[in-house]
Amino acid sequence: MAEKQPLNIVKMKKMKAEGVPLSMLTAYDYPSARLAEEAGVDMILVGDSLGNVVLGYDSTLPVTIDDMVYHTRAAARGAEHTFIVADMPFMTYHGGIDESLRNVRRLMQEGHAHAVKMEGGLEICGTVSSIVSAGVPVLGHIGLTPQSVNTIGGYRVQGKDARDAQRLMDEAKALEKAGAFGVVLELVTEEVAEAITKELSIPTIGIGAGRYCDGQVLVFHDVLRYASPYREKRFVKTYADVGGIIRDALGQYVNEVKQRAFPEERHVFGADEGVLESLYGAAGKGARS
Ligand SMILES: Nc1nc(=O)c2c([nH]1)NC[C@@H]1CN(c3ccc(C(=O)N[C@@H](CCC(=O)O)C(=O)O)cc3)CN21
Ligand SMILES: CC(C)C(=O)C(=O)O
Ligand SMILES: [Mg+2]
Repeated sequence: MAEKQPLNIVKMKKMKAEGVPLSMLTAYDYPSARLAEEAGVDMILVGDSLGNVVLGYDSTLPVTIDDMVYHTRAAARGAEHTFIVADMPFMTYHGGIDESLRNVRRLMQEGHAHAVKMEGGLEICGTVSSIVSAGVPVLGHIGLTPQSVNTIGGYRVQGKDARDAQRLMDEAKALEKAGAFGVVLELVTEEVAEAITKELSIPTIGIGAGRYCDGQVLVFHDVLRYASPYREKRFVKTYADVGGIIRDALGQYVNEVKQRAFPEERHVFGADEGVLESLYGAAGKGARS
């Protein structure tokens, strides 16, 4: 029997044309990717947000290409039938085409990704075309681009005024022209995200970009309230308090160990009869009774 094939970029474009929404979720390792696949997500993003939610940094800037390769490969093992996009981390696609392609190759060949994502507008379009020419699908990412937090001056909503709206529209069109198969719109006003979505023939995938994008993406740990520092943000919806469930369960374990309530008889392994006698000999008989 034929195994279920991952989604591909041709089908995604068709889904946009037919008005079928695309669901994307981040995942960073075997269990999260496996659960995302079992839940039926269309695409998994191994985001550099792993810097925040998995590695405990306060931004995505410290994340390295080695971190991304390691986590992408783990996620790929958990979701063999799902289209996997890996984020290109900070400063790994700005040192020329050769260096960019070297890093893309690692995410594809060592990480087993199906595509890569890159933050930026007009300035990365040359790099995007080179990567697409090498046979690698590229997902664009504009709006709030967290790798540029220090030049943006904070995590701020983009596309409020006419000038900014035009800039975002120009960037989106340029990325489509450069060969991107889709564009993530992060923290973009709903009106501007809708206009971009209508203008492009490739899908837009929104995060904090309103109701009219072709797809939506959220961070795994935010959706599950799983020790995430972003869980209270306006654009996030929390579907379960998994963090609370884990904390309670771990607390019960600690208590039961302290109370000697765990392990119980059903958790232990017994030896053959007479083992104690042979261990302690006649002199030791009853030593442990
Ligand atoms: N856990 C997590 N979830 C994410 O969605 C996420 C990450 N990490 N790390 C990388 C980027 C950074 N992101 C961010 C970071 C901060 C805001 C934020 O402070 N938003 C404000 C709006 C600010 C404004 O009004 O201009 C908010 O209250 O939602 C939003 C997205 C989204 N990404
Ligand atoms: C927030 C999404 C789009 C992302 O880039 C990430 O998770 O790193
Ligand atoms: Mg990212």
